[in-house]
Amino acid sequence: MHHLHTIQLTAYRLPDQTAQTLYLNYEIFGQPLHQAPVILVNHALTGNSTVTGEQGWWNQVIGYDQVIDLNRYTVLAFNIPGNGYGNKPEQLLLNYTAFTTAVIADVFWKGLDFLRVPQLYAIIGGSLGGSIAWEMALQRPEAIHHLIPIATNVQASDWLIGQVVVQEAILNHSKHPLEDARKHAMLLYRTPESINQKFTREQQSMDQIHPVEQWLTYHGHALQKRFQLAAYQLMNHLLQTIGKALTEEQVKQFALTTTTQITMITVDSDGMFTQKEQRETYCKLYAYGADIQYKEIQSIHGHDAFLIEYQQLQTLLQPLF
Ligand SMILES: CC(=O)SCCNC(=O)CCNC(=O)[C@H](O)C(C)(C)COP(=O)(O)OP(=O)(O)OC[C@H]1O[C@@H](n2cnc3c(N)ncnc32)[C@H](O)[C@@H]1OP(=O)(O)O
Ligand SMILES: N[C@@H](CCO)C(=O)O
Repeated sequence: MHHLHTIQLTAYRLPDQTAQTLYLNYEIFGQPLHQAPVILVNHALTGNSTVTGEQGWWNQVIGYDQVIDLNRYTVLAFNIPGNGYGNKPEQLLLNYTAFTTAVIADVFWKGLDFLRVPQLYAIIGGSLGGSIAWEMALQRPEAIHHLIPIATNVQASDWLIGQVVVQEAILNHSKHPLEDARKHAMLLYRTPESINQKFTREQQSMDQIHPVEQWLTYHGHALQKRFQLAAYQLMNHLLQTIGKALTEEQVKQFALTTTTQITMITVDSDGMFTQKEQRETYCKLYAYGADIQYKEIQSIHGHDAFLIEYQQLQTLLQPLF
């Protein structure tokens, strides 16, 4: 693990604005803070602040001489408080339903204020991280040069909220909550086409466990080994809070006033944040006058394509960095 720093701060939970102490863990990569433009990278549902290096989950995008070049930028990545990253039990949020993506966005801004970073060259994030990026832009429409939300949206759809409800039921009732929840969720992150082409008929036999079951079990075990139940419950819950209080008027005002250049990156086969809903967000913001572009990763793999289709991602990001 790269060096993990911690900021202690106060968050104001919605809707009653109750104050609560939170620990914001973060890592910094590349150029020292205040000596280069800062890029904030928001991790996805089960990600963390280790974006590059030996354990880095985005090594093909962030690194020395990569598209986000650490020779030129300071890359900062926060852990969503309560994601369990940092191994301090007191940092888990047991009252997780009191939190929303808007509260986490506010906490991230508080962290940036603490670090004296009033302006960001870019915020980039996939899935849940991308939705927190949207919330951050809505909260400070003039503080970000490039906003790059990937495979995400400004508001949770009913479809997504339904998935969250099923995940929660599994977490509350299964004997193997994390493992079973991950098995269910993996199907949402992929597509029938992606799963069906993964395994050959030759791999299957009557007396063996089906390869897709082995694969789901593999991913279930992997999550169970690296995640704590309370942490995953929070992450899952946050998905249904995306854009919870967002009104049409706020979207309009944001589009009219923001100085941010927005580049939405979508996946054509995304079944979690569908391309149709992302396209609607783009059309609305464009119509209201935002400086916004719509880009697309073409993939059979669905939502998780932002963790698979690196070449396409590099090509789409290159002009911005
Ligand atoms: C953006 C962020 O914040 S990161 C978010 C957190 N990180 C993640 O979600 C990553 C978890 N990993 C994954 O979901 C995937 O591995 C991805 C998206 C990185 C890559 O997807 P794919 O290329 O389709 O790989 P796939 O899902 O098949 O996983 C490969 C693994 O499955 C294993 N596997 C494949 N088939 C089987 C099978 N039949 N039985 C058992 N294991 C199998 C492989 O051995 C491989 O293991 P390894 O990763 O330990 O080398
Ligand atoms: N593979 C992603 C899916 C949610 O974006 C994760 O585990 O975070």
